[in-house]
Amino acid sequence: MKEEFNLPQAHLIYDPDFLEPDFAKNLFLELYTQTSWIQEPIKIFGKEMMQPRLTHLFGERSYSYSNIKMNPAPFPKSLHQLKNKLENSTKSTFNVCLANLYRDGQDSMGWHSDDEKELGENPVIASISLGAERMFHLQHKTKKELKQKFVLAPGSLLMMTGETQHFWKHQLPKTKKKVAPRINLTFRQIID
Ligand SMILES: O=C(O)CCC(=O)C(=O)O
Ligand SMILES: [Fe+2]
Repeated sequence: MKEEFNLPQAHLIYDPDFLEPDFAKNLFLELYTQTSWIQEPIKIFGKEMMQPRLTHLFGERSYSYSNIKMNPAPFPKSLHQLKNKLENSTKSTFNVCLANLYRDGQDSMGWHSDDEKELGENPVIASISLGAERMFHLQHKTKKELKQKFVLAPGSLLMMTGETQHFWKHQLPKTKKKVAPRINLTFRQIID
């Protein structure tokens, strides 16, 4: 069942059953084993550290965020298929897919908004989850008491659209639980 979260100044749609379970499992295995995952350095409060996850960029454009410029590899057949399915069901177009691999509960992504200039004014972010379940947190940037937490299940699609990135930030927190690897795919449209 699709769920719409009723949050002010956000537009979020969560579909837990977007992908067939077998397709999701196979795609996880393919990407897990056949992607040249890399760990990028990031600067946090002026200190150079490694990102607590592995990443890879697929698509037609390079993409820059947090002082990292990622150069893409072409979409493999499976991701091309998934991109077509997403474009048909969301009526949007996407030219890159940022893949994140969270190896265990210590891998994470800190609070941020996907608000890079090259994503345009109100980006459509289509986020697919594969592998282990993880929690996802959202918080309003100024009304900090406004928060939302939910599980991202394997095979699910989370759409973040409209003005969401202006007013909200999100994170994929670490967990002390013993969790298997998770892959997240965020499809985005880079505008020249
Ligand atoms: O792993 C996730 O679900 C979140 C990824 C994310 O926020 C991003 O890539 O910008
Ligand atoms: Fe994000």
